[in-house]
Amino acid sequence: MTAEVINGKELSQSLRNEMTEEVSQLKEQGITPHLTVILIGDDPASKSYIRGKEKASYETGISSELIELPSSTTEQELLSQIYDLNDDNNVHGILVQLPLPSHIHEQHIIEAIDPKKDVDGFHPVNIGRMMIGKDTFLPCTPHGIITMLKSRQISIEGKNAVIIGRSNIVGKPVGQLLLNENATVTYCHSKTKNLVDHTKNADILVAAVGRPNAIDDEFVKEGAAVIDVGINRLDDGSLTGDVDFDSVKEKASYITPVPRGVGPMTITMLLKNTIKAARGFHQ
Ligand SMILES: Nc1nc(=O)c2c([nH]1)NC[C@@H]1CN(c3ccc(C(=O)N[C@@H](CCC(=O)O)C(=O)O)cc3)C=[N+]21
Repeated sequence: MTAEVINGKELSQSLRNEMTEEVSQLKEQGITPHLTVILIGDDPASKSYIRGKEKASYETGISSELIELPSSTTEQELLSQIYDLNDDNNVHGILVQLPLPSHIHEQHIIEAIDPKKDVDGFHPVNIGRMMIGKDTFLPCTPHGIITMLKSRQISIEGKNAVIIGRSNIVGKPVGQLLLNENATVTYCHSKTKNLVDHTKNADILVAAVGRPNAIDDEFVKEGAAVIDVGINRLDDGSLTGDVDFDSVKEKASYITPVPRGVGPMTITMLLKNTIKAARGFHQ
């Protein structure tokens, strides 16, 4: 079998076209969705991601603003910046680029953002709402993954979904969203014994391992849908995923590439959340 490639860049383009229409309707009502991004320090990978997000916002008609702070910024200074943005009625979405310097507690920052403006969907209130299946800001990468599966009518109900990785921003929430769609979910991680015994059962396999090409066809069930969440920058500057694409492509029924897979979908879901915030759904 040769897998069908789900191109996240193309899917993003068509979703962004629809969102551009939605944004122009909001503007007619006098609302311009506005996203504020805070970047601490000058990590090149973060800057590249932020450029992608700014370009996508611009193309969709969303206004975005970047606040760049030095890596010496204290937690208190960052918190006051967030409180100001929480109080600013023109700001609909706030995103603090992660990871943060080690002297700032990530969780303090995430919890300081008004849940109504938490377009990353990382605030415990929004994570709780997601867990009980209430309408809320869904975390962008997991939401992008579900959207990719649905774009090909890949059925989730009753399927075995296996997640490799248990981070708060990808592994845990993508498992929760798959559970909300009635999948049978297994979480694997660094302490999992006999990883392959689990992954071989997966109808839907989500790889968020953090190691280039770690998952080859030996881990994959014939006909599975394989989602690659890895973003690994190699020494030659190229970008590669956690899945050995050429090997897995011959066995899976669907596969997402890197680049042009989950990454662009993450940005698209961020735009979607910003529009949702501007609509003020979160009364
Ligand atoms: N608060 C916060 N929210 C995030 O959502 C967040 C974050 N912090 N910190 C960093 C990670 C990483 N991330 C990416 C999003 C898009 C691409 C993306 O579009 N990648 C392109 C390639 C871009 C390139 O070539 O550099 C692709 O895969 O095709 C990559 C990485 C969001 N993150």
